[in-house]
Order: sequence, then C-alpha cells, then structure tokens
Amino acid sequence: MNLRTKYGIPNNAVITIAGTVGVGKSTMTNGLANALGFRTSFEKVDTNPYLDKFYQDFKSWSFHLQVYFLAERFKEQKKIFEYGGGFIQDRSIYEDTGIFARMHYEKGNMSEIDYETYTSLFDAMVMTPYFPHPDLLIYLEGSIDHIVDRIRERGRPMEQQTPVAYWEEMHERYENWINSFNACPVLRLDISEYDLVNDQNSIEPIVERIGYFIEQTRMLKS
Ligand SMILES: Nc1ncnc2c1ncn2[C@@H]1O[C@H](COP(=O)(O)OP(=O)(O)O)[C@@H](O)[C@H]1O
Ligand SMILES: Nc1ncnc2c1ncn2[C@H]1C[C@H](O)[C@@H](COP(=O)(O)O)O1
Repeated sequence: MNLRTKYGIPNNAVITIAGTVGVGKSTMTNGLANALGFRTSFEKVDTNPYLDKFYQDFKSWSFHLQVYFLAERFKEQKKIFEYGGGFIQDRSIYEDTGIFARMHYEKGNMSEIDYETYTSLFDAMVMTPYFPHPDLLIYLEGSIDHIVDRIRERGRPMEQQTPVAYWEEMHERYENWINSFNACPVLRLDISEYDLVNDQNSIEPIVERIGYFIEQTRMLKS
C-alpha cells in the first residue's frame, strides 16, 4: 500500500508549501510528491527574467517582478485545476502579496500607484469565488539562524549578496502573516523536527500528520 492510500489522502488533493526563502519548500515539495505520487508545481527561479535585476535594484524592478510572479503562479494554478488536483505546489500565491509585494511597498521600493495596481490585479484574479484555494497549506518554520545557514549552503549568488537584515525582516513578516492567514487550513511543521535530505524515512510521519489533519478538517466541515 502506498503512503497516500495508507494515510487516506485524497488523490485530487492540492497541497501548497509556504515559508520564507531557504526554509526547505522545494525539498519538501519533491519529498511529498514522491511519497504521494503527486505532480509538482515549482516557481521559476533560473529562468525568471527579473529576479537577478530585482536583487541588484529593488526600486527599479519590484513591480515588474511581482507582476511576473503573479502571472506565472496564476498559470500554474490553472494547470492544477485542469489536471483535477493531485499536486504539491512550491510556494502559495498568497505569499506574493502578503509578504513580498507588501514588504517592498512598505520599504519604499514600490510606489503607491504601482502597489495599488498590483493589489487590484491580485484581488481580481485570486480573491474571487471562482479561484480554487488549496486543500491544505503546509507552513515550514524554523529559526532565522537555521534558515540563513540554508540560504548560504544553497549558494544562489543573488541571495548571498543580500544583507542578512533582509532575511530577518522577511522571517518576522512571515510569522505575523501566518498568524492571521485564513484562506485555507494550515499545518505548521518545525524544520528542526525532520531531515528530508539525510533521512528518507522522515517523510512518513509527515504524511501521517497530513492525513490526520485533512481528516480532522473534513470532519469539522461536515
Ligand atoms: N530537511 C532538510 N534538511 C536539511 N537540509 C535541508 C532540508 N530541506 C532543505 N534543505 C537544504 O536547505 C537549502 C534550501 O532548501 P530549498 O528546499 O531550496 O528551500 P526553499 O525552496 O524554501 O527556498 C537547500 O540547500 C536544501 O538542500
Ligand atoms: N513575489 C516575490 N517577490 C520577490 N521575490 C520573490 C517572490 N517570490 C519568490 N521570490 C524570490 C525569493 C527567492 O530569491 C526566489 C525563490 O524563492 P524560494 O523561497 O527560494 O523558493 O524568488
């Protein structure tokens, strides 16, 4: 029996993985997709035409990058819907607006007009009854030191040149954001409690928790 069947996870479930840069979303996306036999939806980093420019000059490129990410994630969302679910998604669309766009607007990197244009586009596309929300958002959390170590270990040049204060501010914003997030059910995982890189067996207890969580959420709904 595979892990999905063993722990009663529906084959059309859509699970999105959220959390700050470097916390381990892509690793978790791959681990869960393998364990459950689901498809993956990754954000584009290497082929993103704005990301390098953005890290070099936040003020000039914040708006362009946000519009690009929004369009890419919306296309992914459409693909997930067309397949009828059974996906693990690396980062939620909610983080674009709730973390990144807001942070760069509040830091003065995006003008008020650009921010309003972006948020009205986001609201029109996402905050409608027609937009399918995920069945579950898994929020990965860990200490800032652990996360900065992972960003260093991964070694993307544009992130190495970014001051640690940027990751610290993002970490704090994420904690505040998740505490008031309510667009779909949330399961929190502490990254110090598992190691998907060195211990392949650590995925099963996570799948078990997901199965239990989905069952509880369905019972509360009915
Ligand atoms: N569970 C884990 N245990 C140890 N190292 C991890 C774990 N998850 C991720 N990493 C490492 O941390 C770095 C960032 O992980 P990644 O999945 O790319 O994060 P994200 O997608 O959130 O930016 C990578 O070098 C990865 O190998
Ligand atoms: N919406 C975004 N705005 C700015 N930067 C973003 C956004 N979404 C992702 N990013 C950046 C952060 C990282 O440098 C890369 C990939 O994210 P990761 O958390 O490593 O998957 O893109």
